Amino acid sequence: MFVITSKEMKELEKRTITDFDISEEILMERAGISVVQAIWNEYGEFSNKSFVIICGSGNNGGDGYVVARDLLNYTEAVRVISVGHPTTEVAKKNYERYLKHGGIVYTYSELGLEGASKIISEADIVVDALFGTGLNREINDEELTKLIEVMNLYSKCIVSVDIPSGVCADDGKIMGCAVQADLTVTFGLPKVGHFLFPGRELCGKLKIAKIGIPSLDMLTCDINKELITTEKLRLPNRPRWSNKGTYSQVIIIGGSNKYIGAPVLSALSALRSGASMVKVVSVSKVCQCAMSHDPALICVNIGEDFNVEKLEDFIATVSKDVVFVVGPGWDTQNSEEKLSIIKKLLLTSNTLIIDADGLNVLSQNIDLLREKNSSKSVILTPHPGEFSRLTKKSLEKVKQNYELVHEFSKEYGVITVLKDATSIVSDGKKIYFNITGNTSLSKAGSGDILSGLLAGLISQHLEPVEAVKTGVYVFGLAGEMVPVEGMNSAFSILNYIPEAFKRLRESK
Ligand SMILES: NC(=O)C1=CN([C@@H]2O[C@H](COP(=O)(O)OP(=O)(O)OC[C@H]3O[C@@H](n4cnc5c(N)ncnc54)[C@H](O)[C@@H]3O)[C@@H](O)[C@H]2O)[C@@H](O)CC1
Ligand SMILES: Nc1ncnc2c1ncn2[C@@H]1O[C@H](COP(=O)(O)OP(=O)(O)O)[C@@H](O)[C@H]1O
Ligand SMILES: [K+]
Repeated sequence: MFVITSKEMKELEKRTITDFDISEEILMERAGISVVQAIWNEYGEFSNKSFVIICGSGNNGGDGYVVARDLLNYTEAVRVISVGHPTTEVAKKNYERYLKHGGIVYTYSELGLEGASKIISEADIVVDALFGTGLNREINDEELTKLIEVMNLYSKCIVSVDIPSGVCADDGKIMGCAVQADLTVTFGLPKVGHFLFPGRELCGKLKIAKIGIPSLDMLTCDINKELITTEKLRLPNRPRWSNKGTYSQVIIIGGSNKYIGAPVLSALSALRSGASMVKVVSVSKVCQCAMSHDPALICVNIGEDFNVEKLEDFIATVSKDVVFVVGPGWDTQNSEEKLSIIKKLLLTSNTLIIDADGLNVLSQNIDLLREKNSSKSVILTPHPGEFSRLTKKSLEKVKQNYELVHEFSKEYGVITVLKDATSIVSDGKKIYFNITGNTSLSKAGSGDILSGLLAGLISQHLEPVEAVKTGVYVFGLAGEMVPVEGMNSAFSILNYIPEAFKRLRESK
């Protein structure tokens, strides 16, 4: 499903109006009606319910007046609190239509905070039509801030029109203060702010209503942002006649005397995801740990520490279709040697996933990425801390920064997965958002499982970007399958990976 910014929404609206002769009025009418329908579907019939609609002065408020007018068809218990007189023609028209239908409007300035609080606390459903995608500056007006606080404090249930007021549609951030909705009904396509935190949480349940905007193909509009959903995901093809040589090997290079388990988690995850042969290249202790967990793993024991010559000899022996993962549990000691190993790996034509300390080592000389073979696929899987080191920008600047993920991937010719509660993937052309998963994944070691999972998929010949999309989605599903959220070790996620694949296959 495509995901858009407020600017892109404006463009789609403009083209719908000019090229398809669907007026702004029709769009607003359908938007308002779709909110009423969504409320009905979610909360049941209206005859025993009371409503208050909080309308701002823009078109979000305009939608609110349509909602109010339509609700009058079902119940008399409808009130509007207007926060500023409508400023756009189409909002004014709907304000007047609502009045003509006998609608009641209180103005916030006359009611004051106390009056507004009373009306809000008495209503069964509060419809938030204060600000939508047109919010373009921080809400710093004291009266408005107080109103939003009162809505959050006293409402029994809040339905936000388009987006919770105060949430920025382009990055999900709170612009001063914001409404916490139970249900959000957005129009046409979801906005980025619906999927990035805190916006994602403030939406409550999200519904996407069709309001008559033609398809992107018809509008000849190119949108480069997508939500990862099951329909378009690819799964590996495992022909009945295949044998272990049909698939590529996965080789995990990582681990240290300090972090023994991480590369083992990666390796086990690759097997659970369908890899047919997984090797662990590491120090003695890691090899012992790997063997004790699964004797089917193949270990290449490099002794007490990593050394570029030894690795170089090993790399020279592997076939071109091997998938490398470098970094889990590697530690950053002896980093010059490790940087040289990364350089050697970048010069091969093999697909390479760089994770964890591999990324921390790489951040000492990110320009190494420019030396890679141009046709080679390199996947980086940083969490925000690692991405901050890679980009030399503050954590605050990189977190959920989908534009930066896009630019970075384009600049270095890599696929980047910025892992977080909403993960962001880019291959430098498109941007994908993944929203599966929960805090069962917020565990030391869970990133190692993801890198192994991605390698497992690539070893079964999925295109790297397809493998990454499927991988992050399935990994999230596996986290959601933990019986009690958060009461688990990352190790236990491994057990849910096959089941998560099964669920994805069945849902397609
Ligand atoms: N774009 C479209 O295709 C459609 C848009 N519709 C509605 O139109 C909305 C967008 O309408 P608008 O662009 O009029 O914008 P909004 O109604 O979201 O808000 C803009 C108004 O709020 C003011 N404002 C912005 N930030 C403020 C702040 N921090 N403090 C105080 N005032 C502030 C602006 O000056 C303006 O008057 C959408 O969210 C949606 O609800 C729908 O009618 C359906 C179609
Ligand atoms: N609240 C959450 N919701 C969804 N996914 C999460 C959440 N917390 C963590 N994750 C996922 O778990 C993984 C954690 O990876 P990472 O931080 O690298 O762990 P580690 O370094 O300990 O192995 C990432 O894929 C991230 O997207
Ligand atoms: K709103």
